[in-house]
Order: sequence, then structure tokens, then C-alpha cells
Amino acid sequence: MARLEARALTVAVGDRVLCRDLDIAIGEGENWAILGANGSGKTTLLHALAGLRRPEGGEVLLDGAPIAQCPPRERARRLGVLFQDYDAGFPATVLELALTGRHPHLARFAFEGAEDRAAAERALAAVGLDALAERSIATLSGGERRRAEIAALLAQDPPICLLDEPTNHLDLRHQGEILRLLADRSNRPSHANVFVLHDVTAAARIASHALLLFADSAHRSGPAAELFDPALLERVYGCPFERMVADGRRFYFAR
Ligand SMILES: Nc1ncnc2c1ncn2[C@@H]1O[C@H](COP(=O)(O)OP(=O)(O)OP(=O)(O)O)[C@@H](O)[C@H]1O
Repeated sequence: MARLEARALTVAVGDRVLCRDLDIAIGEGENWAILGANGSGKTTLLHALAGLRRPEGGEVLLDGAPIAQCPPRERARRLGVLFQDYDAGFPATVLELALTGRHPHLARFAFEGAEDRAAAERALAAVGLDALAERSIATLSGGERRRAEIAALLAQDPPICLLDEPTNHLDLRHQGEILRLLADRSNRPSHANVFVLHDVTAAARIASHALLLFADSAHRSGPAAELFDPALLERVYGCPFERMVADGRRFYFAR
């Protein structure tokens, strides 16, 4: 059974349909990449897939049941979202931000315990921020802050992650390491990821499947091997694409 499924999903903003009649089934072990030009609707669709936005048509199923009917805490144990822009909304240290990921796992009105703290510290170590645990998030650089947000998601440890441009603000080393860290989570039983990415080469490196959003609210989805195709990418971004292969890896360039 698919872990997360869209059935005849239509997402619109005002009068503008961003995606019409989308059918996708995201299964265990899969890494999906959503590619689309600026403003094509990637973030809006991701929020609909997360159950954070009511779609204009169709439905989203989490483990076979309508996501809209899944209680929020239960949903947050099974599915986590890394937002494109995030504001904790309160002054916090890096460790406190990571600990927010544990909230869905706490009993009602309970405080975090030693296990939660250990999970948050492991998450900070995984993104290389353990030395900054006691720093205020207000003092972090853009890339450090992005890694702290990712640490909160790792501490939450949901089997399904929806990640909106996770490599934003990261330097090249951290882009590679963090993307690999997140993608490798799909090797764990019952896990799957959906990435919104602008870097087509990076997406091709980690994706098993892709969803391409075209300008006319059309889309195409399927195995990555079929969809990372220069002609299709040209239709996505409105400019010619070249694919080069070096050391067995594919690289994509917009011309
Ligand atoms: N609340 C809103 N009111 C009006 N328009 C909106 C609203 N939210 C989103 N939009 C529009 O919907 C379209 C899709 O936005 P969305 O953020 O989903 O695009 P995106 O593909 O994620 O873009 P980007 O690559 O720039 O992050 C955009 O044209 C945006 O301006």
C-alpha cells in the first residue's frame, strides 16, 4: 500500500489552477522530487500533500485513509514537513528548536525527557550543529539555521518527510551531505521522502521518482529514469536543457 497518495488532486490559488487531477502513490523506499518553475505551485502542492491545505478537488490519503481525518499529533508522528521558510515564533536555543520535533511524541502536557533530549542531540550532531546547541537561533547564519530546522525534523523522526527546498542557504559540502542524509532515510522500513528542489542535478542524484509541474497546470509523474529528460525539463522551465554524463553521474545544465 502507498504511504502517501494523491487521488485526482486539484490545487488552485484563487482562479489559477496549479495542478489538476494529480494521481500519485508514494511508496516505501521511494524518494520523490517535485520540479517546477518559480510560482508553478510546488510549495502549495506540498502543503496539500501534508494535509495543511484543503485541496480544490480530490483527496490525499495517508496510509490509505484520508489525511484530513488523521488527528494532528498522529499525523505529525507519521509525516513531517520542512517548510521553505520557518519562523519558530519564539526566542529559542538551537537545542530547544530541535526539541520541538519531539512534541508529537510527548504525552499531553508532558515535558521533554532524557530520551527526547538525546534524540535532539543526535539530530544536531547529524547536521553538524552539536557545538552550537546552546546558541540562540537568532544568532545563526542562514545555513546554520537551515540545518537547525532540519535537526528538528530529524528529531521528530517521521517515516514520511515532505521537504521544501531543504538545501536552501547550504554551502556545497552541506548540500551534498544533508541531501544524502535525508534521502538515505528512505532505506529504513516504511520510510519515504518528497523533495522540492531547484537543483536538477541534485534531484537526479537522489530521486527514484519525479513529479514535473508544467506551466499550463499540466503535470507528469513517474520513475525518475523517464522524467529527467532534457525535452521534458525544457517544458518545465521554459529553456533548453543539456545533460552530460561524467564518472557515471548525470549533470543537467540550463542553456
Ligand atoms: N495566498 C496567496 N495569494 C495569492 N497568490 C498566491 C498565494 N499563495 C501562493 N500564491 C501564488 O501561487 C503560485 C504558486 O506558489 P508556490 O509558492 O506554490 O510556487 P512554487 O512553485 O513553490 O514557487 P518557488 O519556486 O518560487 O518557491 C505563485 O504564483 C504564488 O504567487
